[in-house]
Amino acid sequence: MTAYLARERQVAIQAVEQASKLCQAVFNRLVTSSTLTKKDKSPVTIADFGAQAVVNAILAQHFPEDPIVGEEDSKDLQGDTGREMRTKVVDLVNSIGERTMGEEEVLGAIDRGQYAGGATGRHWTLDPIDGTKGFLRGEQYAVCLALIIDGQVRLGVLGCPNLEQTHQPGSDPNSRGVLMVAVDGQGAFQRALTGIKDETRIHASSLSDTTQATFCESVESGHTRHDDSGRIGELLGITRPPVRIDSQCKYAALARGQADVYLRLPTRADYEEKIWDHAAGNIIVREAGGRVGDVTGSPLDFSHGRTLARNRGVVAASAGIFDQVVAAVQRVLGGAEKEE
Ligand SMILES: Nc1ncnc2c1ncn2[C@@H]1O[C@H](COP(=O)(O)O)[C@@H](O)[C@H]1OP(=O)(O)O
Ligand SMILES: [Mg+2]
Ligand SMILES: [Mg+2]
Ligand SMILES: [Mg+2]
Repeated sequence: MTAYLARERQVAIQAVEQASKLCQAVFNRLVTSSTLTKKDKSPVTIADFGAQAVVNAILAQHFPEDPIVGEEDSKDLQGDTGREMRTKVVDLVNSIGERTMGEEEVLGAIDRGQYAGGATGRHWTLDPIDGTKGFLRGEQYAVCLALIIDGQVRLGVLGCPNLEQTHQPGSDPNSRGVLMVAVDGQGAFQRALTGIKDETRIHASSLSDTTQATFCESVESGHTRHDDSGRIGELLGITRPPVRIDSQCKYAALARGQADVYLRLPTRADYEEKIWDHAAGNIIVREAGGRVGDVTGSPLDFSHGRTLARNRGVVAASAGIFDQVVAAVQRVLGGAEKEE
């Protein structure tokens, strides 16, 4: 008997591996100290489009009926104004892929990601590069792919090209490149992104004392409220400094017990989190034994289209401290008063 979603798991891993390879190639070729000082974002934009084309083309080949909710679309690659970027993206995709794709095919693959999402049937969700700022700094970023069935995330894969490998006993701490994968009910695993791909099961920490906790949050103060997380940390008696990491690598850190809490506190009343920013990390943390919710502790609801329209912010933590963390978040954000 084949395991639930076995083929989907295998194809999703292949797609994320290929896209991660493309991103690393772009970083090595195009990101220089001069792109950084000039704040030139073009390398990450090219990699973003290229990675979405590669993943969507592989999904289309194996699961032609499945719609995709992808972050990017081909608008900026169209017409005369898009020509230069379009040529670079097509060349890039063809330098990595196993078969040659024409211009139309590359744009068509990117635009398979236009699906509106929703509560019924199955669809994939893709963030071709999550953590674009981390990518440009040479720090953490992730290629994130998940499968949602009837509104529930059932499969997630994270490709983390700059994440330290910790899966082999005695492995070189300088070796980077980790892939994490989880299928509903089957646990969460990590493996090397390239080379020997033996899988090792991962577990969130079993912490029950919040004073011993390490928390992680975004590097960007525009994406989360650093001042409020400091107050929440004080309430929980946390003394260790927060670990700031870009992208869904925060979920990866939690899933393998390197951090115990991930806080994403809304900076603006009108910001709706995108499903591709959380779906893969969500199932990986849950299958590793952790818990994920919004600032009220309610589970994230992936059935409302392209955004998490019914949720505000994200709180993820080891199961033993999740309720205490949510209570502290509520005290600091004022939710407790509103409920009285
Ligand atoms: N105001 C915001 N609040 C929360 N997340 C945001 C906000 N603006 C952008 N993002 C998203 O945060 C993600 C990066 O998160 P992190 O800071 O944890 O690395 C990106 O996917 C980015 O979306 P986008 O890709 O549209 O720029
Ligand atoms: Mg993102
Ligand atoms: Mg992105
Ligand atoms: Mg983006």
